[in-house]
Amino acid sequence: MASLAFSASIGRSISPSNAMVSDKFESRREGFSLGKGTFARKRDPRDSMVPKVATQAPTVFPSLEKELAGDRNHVAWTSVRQERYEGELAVQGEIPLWLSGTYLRNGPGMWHVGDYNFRHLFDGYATLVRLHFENGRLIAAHRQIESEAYKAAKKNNKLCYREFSEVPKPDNFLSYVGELANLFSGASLTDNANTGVVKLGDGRVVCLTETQKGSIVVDPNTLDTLGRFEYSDSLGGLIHSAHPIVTDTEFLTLLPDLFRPGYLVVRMEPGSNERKVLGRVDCRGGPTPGWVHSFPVTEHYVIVPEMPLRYCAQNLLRAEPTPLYKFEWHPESKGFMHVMCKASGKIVASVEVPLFVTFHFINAYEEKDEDGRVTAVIADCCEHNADTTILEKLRLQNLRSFMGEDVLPDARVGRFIIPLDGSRHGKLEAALDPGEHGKGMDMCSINPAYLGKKYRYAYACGAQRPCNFPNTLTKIDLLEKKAKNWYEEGAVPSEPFFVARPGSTEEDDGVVISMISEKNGDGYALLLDGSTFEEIARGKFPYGLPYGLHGCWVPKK
Ligand SMILES: CC1=C[C@H](O/C=C(C)\C=C\C2=C(C)CCCC2(C)C)OC1=O
Ligand SMILES: CC(/C=C/C=O)=C\C=C\O
Ligand SMILES: [Fe+2]
Repeated sequence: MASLAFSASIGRSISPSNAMVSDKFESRREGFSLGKGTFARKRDPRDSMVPKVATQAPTVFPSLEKELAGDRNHVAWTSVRQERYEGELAVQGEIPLWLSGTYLRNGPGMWHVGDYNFRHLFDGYATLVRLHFENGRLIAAHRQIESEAYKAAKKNNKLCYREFSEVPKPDNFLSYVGELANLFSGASLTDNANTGVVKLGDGRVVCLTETQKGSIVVDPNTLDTLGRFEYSDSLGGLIHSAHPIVTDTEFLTLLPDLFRPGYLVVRMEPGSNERKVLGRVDCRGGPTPGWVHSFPVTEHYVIVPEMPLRYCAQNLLRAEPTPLYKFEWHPESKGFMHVMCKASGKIVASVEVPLFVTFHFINAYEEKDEDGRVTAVIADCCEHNADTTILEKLRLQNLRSFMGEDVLPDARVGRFIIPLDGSRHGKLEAALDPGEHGKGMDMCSINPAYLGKKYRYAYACGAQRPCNFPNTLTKIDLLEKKAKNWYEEGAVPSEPFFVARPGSTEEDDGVVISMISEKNGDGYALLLDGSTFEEIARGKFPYGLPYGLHGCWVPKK
């Protein structure tokens, strides 16, 4: 096979100065080199939507033949076709004039290096996408995040850091020994910030992943990588929750302690890089802490989940992935929910709950009696029926080989009821009939004004079966226990993100943004009305983008 090197036959990238947006469109026909031979773009109606953005050719990635092989490979699971793009999208429908600001979405978008194909969805190098809304117009852009891991892969044409499931191959035994030392110091762990993006209270925009070193500051306008976000405290540790709770006044996160199983709950003020400890939770099960991809808060409490899917030191050391990657399922260790008072750092409840598997908490709130005393904490999550196979279903091979079988494991809105009266047990039940959203459920958002408060609506990806991945957008009414679903045949929608209308008083008064990867390789940004859940506008990208994970909203100043 011809060498399909990462850096081979690429064009020059667009420099920020010439990546200016033009409101003029022109038809573009050019040759994209895909490594082996040249791919001359045939005339395509989509060309009319490719704006004149640059005088230089964009860096076009050579894609692996394997990745592109066959028509079956959905664009959602195909590496992004070029390093960067910027241009105005033609809009169908009407973008509300009040929608003024930038939606950023991060996610793994580049799944090969040299002729090596990554295995898992979460391994890909970060692709940051930008949708800028202004005066009813929509300017889109995407760009790779210049992490050390990504730059090293490009430079050396091989994997150089440990990703979610990938481990660089040591050249010899000595380098294997060195590798182990690097693993313990964190030097070999990736900084590929491919999971989410948050706007801190001070305006800095940070891309994140599970490793602390993978906290990278970006410019939300140019998508430039500005540098690593260095935590200036001496708390140490290598990992943190991929989903901190970020508001205008604080940044809260969990630091799992793998040596003395537990979690530090930490808080950072806007304008600071220093995290301060609010308190510590000791695990009640073992041998290690449970995976904390995310966690919820209420007005007065931080909720620390202790999931029986636990970090696994042996699996961290293994070169080949296990079915559960860096984790191990320990049903005998049980599941727990801990409630920490934000003001005092004291644990006010620690209850055993039924076994559970979740990536994403949706929200939590305090339940009060008629005297205003808090009697319980309610915490909702996208719960996979205590079934860990979802991790395996997110292998690229499984995602890419969909032939119409119904293989997506069932999931539900898992509602934890955590009593604060000293009881030893909490409950976990479905908040509504999971059939309402096709028994698929993940990638959620809420109106951020309801963070930690009693709320009614959650937006998420649901399922229209048969499917191998969540393929609908769903608006869940937790009061009426009903869902409204959006579906388009063959489409893979990304996390629906709610943006409230300024001045709104109703919880669902706003829009929901998602990006759709279509069956035919195309893609578009979609706006749904937050209340009716009907389409109000879409803006077509010049080409379909890979699936992305989480986003944030940067309002216009
Ligand atoms: C989900 C999700 C996966 C992705 O994770 C990325 C990495 C690099 C994770 C690495 C690790 C663990 C998942 C467990 C413990 C060790 C370590 C190797 C850091 O990011 C996501 O959000
Ligand atoms: C994409 C995903 C789960 C999908 C399950 O149905 C999880 C992403 C984690 O960040
Ligand atoms: Fe996530």
